[in-house]
Amino acid sequence: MNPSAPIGVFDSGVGGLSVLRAIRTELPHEHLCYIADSGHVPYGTKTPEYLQQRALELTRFLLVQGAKALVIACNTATVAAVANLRATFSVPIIAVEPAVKPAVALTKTGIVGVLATAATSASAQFESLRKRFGASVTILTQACPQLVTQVEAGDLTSPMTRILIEQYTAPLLTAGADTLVLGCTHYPFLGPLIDDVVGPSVTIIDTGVAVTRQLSRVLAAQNLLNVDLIPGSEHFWTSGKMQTTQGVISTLWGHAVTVQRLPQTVA
Ligand SMILES: N[C@@H](CCC(=O)O)C(=O)O
Repeated sequence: MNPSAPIGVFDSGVGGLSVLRAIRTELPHEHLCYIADSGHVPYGTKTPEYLQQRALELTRFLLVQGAKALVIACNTATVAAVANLRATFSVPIIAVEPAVKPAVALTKTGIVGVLATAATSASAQFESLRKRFGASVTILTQACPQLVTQVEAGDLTSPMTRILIEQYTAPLLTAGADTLVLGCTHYPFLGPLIDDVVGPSVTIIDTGVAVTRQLSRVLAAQNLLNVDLIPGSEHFWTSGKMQTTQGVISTLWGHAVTVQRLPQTVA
């Protein structure tokens, strides 16, 4: 595999851009291909079979683009599909999972709140994280489906978004959680607002940087880091509404970008 080939990244929508921006910061020379599967969002309410099928189709498309590695920038797709993808494809596959371990190490009240989709919280993988790292603390989960909708609409700061965050975090804070894990890649875009709502005594943990370090390690171990010194490029595709998604991706990415439609066979 050619080290100057791109890295393929996908999510149910624009949320995985929170991972993509961490990759861009850590690996400035890598070329990146990103799919926002916004035509199929939310993943959080879909069956594992549906998500496995989607993940196969999106991965095949990214491999056709020449991807040398794949990042599943979605916790929900990870729990449903990572094992199947690893069994099917030979490229390195890096995936996100809620950062339960660092949260357990940080909590002082012994109560950790995990914001994640219902599918992620109900998964066997999450149960296994809970068993491995959470034996000495209480781990509470909270699904926040409407926050995914707000981020997909590019609404990161409105009073409505704030009210939703207040409603979703209130039960966790009342129970004494002092550490909140952002277990869905859409939520880091709401990090500043979540921070403002929960206040300075609550620590918020994101996984974007940890995933990027893992990606970096895996690429280095396989001699796949791009050694070209020119800045890496980004290419974006979506299965969602073109104009809306292009606008939201540009806002979240920080400057205007071109987004292409996924071919009909994949969309
Ligand atoms: N990006 C989300 C998926 C949100 C959704 O589509 O429900 C995750 O990391 O789980």
